[in-house]
Amino acid sequence: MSDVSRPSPGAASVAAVIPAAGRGVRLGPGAPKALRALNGTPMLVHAVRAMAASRAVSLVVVVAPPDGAAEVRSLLDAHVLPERTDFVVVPGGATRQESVRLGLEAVPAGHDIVLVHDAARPLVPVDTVDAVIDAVRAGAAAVVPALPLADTVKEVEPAAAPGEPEPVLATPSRARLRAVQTPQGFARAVLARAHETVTEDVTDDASMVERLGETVVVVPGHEEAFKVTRPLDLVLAEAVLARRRLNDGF
Ligand SMILES: Nc1ccn([C@@H]2O[C@H](COP(=O)(O)OP(=O)(O)OP(=O)(O)O)[C@@H](O)[C@H]2O)c(=O)n1
Ligand SMILES: C[C@](O)(CO)[C@H](O)COP(=O)(O)O
Repeated sequence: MSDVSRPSPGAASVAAVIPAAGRGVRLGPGAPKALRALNGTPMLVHAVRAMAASRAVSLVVVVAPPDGAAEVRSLLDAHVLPERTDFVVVPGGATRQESVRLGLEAVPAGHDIVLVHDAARPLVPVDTVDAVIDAVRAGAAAVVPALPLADTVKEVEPAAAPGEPEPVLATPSRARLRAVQTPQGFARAVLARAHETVTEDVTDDASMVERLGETVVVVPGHEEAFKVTRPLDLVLAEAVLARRRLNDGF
């Protein structure tokens, strides 16, 4: 379905919404995931810098844990961030979807392209961010970065009780599957309509747009845009940062 009222995104100003209100249960006990350190710097600050590294991004809206907006504001004020970018902090909600909606509501008029980027993907390279923006500017309503899968995937009947074996139902062709990352980029009007319309709980914003009947397109993702979910991901993230420091010569 096309939206005739959608503004031409060619030169549109870009805002990035960063949902950062999750607890990080799968990472284990500790501070909210986005506030945990990677090489001494909070994961959220890495993610904010990753969005602000794109010269197209003029506003970053950080969606903080519901009771943590003041702490997150202080955290941003205590770190060096690009002066050409504005930073806004709002409290988040109980689900990622609700947090994104609250962040989107804080984006002022005039930003006709919106990126949604997990704080939990702190190391996405700027070239990936710019590739997503370029595809929206070229006219796509919704753009996701994604990678082919390394593993074969099985559809199963979920175990009736923990530890029970799970019968395999099917093996979808891997050639047609992609593992989706963020930032996901949207014509703002389309994303806003998706969040007003879709009430089912889904795991990413692009699937809400799919439910509107809009086309979502994929651009190449990047290995370093992986999501910090479990403890081993912290080890990988710190190794990536160490390699970057070596490559940068300091
Ligand atoms: N109520 C929530 C839940 C999640 N998120 C954000 O959504 C992103 C992706 O979610 P995920 O990696 O699942 O983070 P958590 O919900 O924190 O992880 P877990 O499920 O292990 O608790 C994260 O940046 C997280 O902070 C959010 O803003 N608000
Ligand atoms: C948005 C996302 O990162 C795309 O892969 C993912 O769906 C988030 O999932 P989570 O369970 O909230 O970590």
